[in-house]
Amino acid sequence: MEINRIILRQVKMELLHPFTTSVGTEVDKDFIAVEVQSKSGLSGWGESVSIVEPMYNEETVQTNWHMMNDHLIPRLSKASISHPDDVMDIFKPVRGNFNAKAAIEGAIWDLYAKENNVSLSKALGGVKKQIEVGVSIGIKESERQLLKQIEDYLKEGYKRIKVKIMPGWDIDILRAVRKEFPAIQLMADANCAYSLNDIDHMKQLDEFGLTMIEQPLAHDDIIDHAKLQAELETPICLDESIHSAEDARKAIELGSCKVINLKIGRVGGLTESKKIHDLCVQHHIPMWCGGMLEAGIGRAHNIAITSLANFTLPGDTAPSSHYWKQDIIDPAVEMKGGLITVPDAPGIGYTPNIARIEDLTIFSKTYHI
Ligand SMILES: O=C(O)CCC(=O)c1ccccc1C(=O)O
Ligand SMILES: [Mg+2]
Repeated sequence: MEINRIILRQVKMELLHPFTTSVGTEVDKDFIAVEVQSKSGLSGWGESVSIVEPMYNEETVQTNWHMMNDHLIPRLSKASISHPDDVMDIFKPVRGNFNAKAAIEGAIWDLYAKENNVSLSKALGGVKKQIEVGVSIGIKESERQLLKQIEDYLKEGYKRIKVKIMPGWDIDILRAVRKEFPAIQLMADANCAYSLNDIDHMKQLDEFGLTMIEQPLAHDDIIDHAKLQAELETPICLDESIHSAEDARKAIELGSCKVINLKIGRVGGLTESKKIHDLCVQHHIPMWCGGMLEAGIGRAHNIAITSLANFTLPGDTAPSSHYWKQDIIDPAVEMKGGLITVPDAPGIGYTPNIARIEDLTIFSKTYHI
């Protein structure tokens, strides 16, 4: 692969609806769209997923810029890449900053797939032609508002409902949801809001037949999750705690989780995502693709990785219209009957809308490497 140009564009988009979790409220997305070009004249695209405040992990769009500009692109310009798997080795000396790494690595995977005239899904070893879609619902102002939202989403066809919980918005809310919707595929995401001191409180979760409780404890823990899982019937799913295949191996070995939420940005890219997928196959751990309120480029990457066989649970991969008045790709991601069709066009399978992206770009920089 002969990459000769990289364009970073900082893009700001307003979410259709603010999204509240136990760590804060997202009103808009501020991210870096990465375009890598090669001498073939083709472009590959990636998207950084850091949220505005460093409350999910340590990254923000500012740290993304700094890492890409001062540490990652300089390394790329000195390296030769024959396959996208080479990128994580080139970035390895740089600690952490997985969102920044994944955005560049994802663009290179997209370019690689396009240069080989295959879909990104196929390049990754994907097997599914359609993926099941779940939806993540933020913390609402009232129980009534949440129940109405769930009713509307079920009518739209979503296969799974995920509700955000935190102390004070948890047991009573889940009890009300389960009373109203006794048979739906229901899960909860705590975003690290609890500790082992809450173990008796959390045991009540077993009353609701949840498919999983996502990340109940600290973002950097697997030990206490193993202790909690030993006390809960409800499967624990890890999100924030899993940054690599090594983290996944340790968590599985300790019994810290029975499900893994895979986020390409959290683990540094698609190559590591595939490693985690293959490890989970080996240990019979089901997976699903989490979301970070991505715009269309990031969403396209999520759809591609979700086409791999072990993504057996619906992910947070709602269509473009769930998040944006107008997305930055053509066509927008659409859902029919709770399913999204995996594109078979080369690369991510959606065309970045350059005019729309430029309209939303607040700063850009081009690198000739
Ligand atoms: O993209 C989506 O629809 C879900 C997004 C989501 O739940 C989320 C958004 C911001 C930070 C953390 C999380 C999470 O899954 O934990
Ligand atoms: Mg989560």
